[in-house]
Amino acid sequence: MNDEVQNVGMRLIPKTTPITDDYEIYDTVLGLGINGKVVKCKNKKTKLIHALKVLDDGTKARGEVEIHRRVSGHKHIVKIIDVYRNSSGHRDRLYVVMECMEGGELFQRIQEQPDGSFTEREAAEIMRHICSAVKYLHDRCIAHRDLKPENLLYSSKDADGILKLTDFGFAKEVESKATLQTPCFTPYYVAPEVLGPDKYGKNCDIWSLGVIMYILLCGYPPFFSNHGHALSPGMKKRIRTGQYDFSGPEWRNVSQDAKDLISGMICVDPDARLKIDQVMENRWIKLYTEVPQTPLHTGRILREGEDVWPEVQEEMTRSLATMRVDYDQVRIKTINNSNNPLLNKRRKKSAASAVTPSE
Ligand SMILES: Nc1ncnc2c1ncn2[C@@H]1O[C@H](COP(=O)(O)OP(=O)(O)OP(=O)(O)O)[C@@H](O)[C@H]1O
Repeated sequence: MNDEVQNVGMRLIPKTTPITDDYEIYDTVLGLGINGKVVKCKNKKTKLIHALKVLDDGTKARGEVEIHRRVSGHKHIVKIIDVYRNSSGHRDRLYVVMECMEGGELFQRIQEQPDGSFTEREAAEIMRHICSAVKYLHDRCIAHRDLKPENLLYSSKDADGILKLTDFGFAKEVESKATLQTPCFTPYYVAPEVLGPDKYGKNCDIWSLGVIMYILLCGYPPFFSNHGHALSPGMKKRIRTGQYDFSGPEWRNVSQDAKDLISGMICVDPDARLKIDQVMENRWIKLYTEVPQTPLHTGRILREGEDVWPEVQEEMTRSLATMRVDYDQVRIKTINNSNNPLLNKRRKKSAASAVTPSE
């Protein structure tokens, strides 16, 4: 257990003493996100440098931090070191102290490698690390739902820097076998959009893994143009209909195993998409040390497309947002249409009370 965070059972109890008693907070911005900035801070006792994410306290922020803390023991997930709740102005804020990921983003590192030095085998090793983090989450019925390049960071710039997953802002507890199969566990007394089993949250992560693997192998994304037309009108359709290919010259020497695995992950039908256990068992991932050491064009193509990379990132962010909404709607519809006797009884009851004039 992380003894620097006070916890009772699964619940997170943030420290309420001023964070500035223990940490010196710097202005150095490590990154910007929709929820604010991440800055550097230093533990006054240990003198170690950490990253600090500040969130407005509330149900959403608590959910994010609680899920992140629960899984932060995994080697490929960014570690939470301390959590404080302090007031700032009129607001209560959560101050999340994390290990500092000094090595920067995944694709930034690949882009900086000399031409020809990044191989298919290295790509397979990277995918194995990311997949192992995702398996850890899925095994605990957690879907990340925001798996994208800027949330994959290296612990240091050194060769032994470890790649880790962060940002649990959209992470969600999803279906467990118990909630799906045993009617008495299904919480019919709350709105389905609040607690209904989310069948597709995990599939969303697999789609992301496929997109990340595609970029790792060629340096551009499967559905977006890297020639300044990242927002082209046909793109959404291409994503929906799964129109992408491996036709460029950079794909010529990439193994068929790699292409088959991508196809299983970016598959349009979420029900037919591979599950994380199947991905982990796939030989390109499982036997990654035997993957051919074919030099890839990724670094060069990423450098050439540097100008449009922010658009590519925005587009992936938008695609994930659309997918989360689409999948949530499917889930609500499925529950509304379901023919469960318990649920029907409740429906009849609420319909009756809706037409009964108030006394
Ligand atoms: N532990 C860390 N160490 C170093 N930099 C970090 C760390 N955590 C986050 N960052 C940087 O800050 C950025 C924003 O962080 P994060 O993604 O957690 O915030 P967010 O507001 O939820 O962002 P998003 O807009 O991606 O949802 C990251 O993309 C990264 O560049």
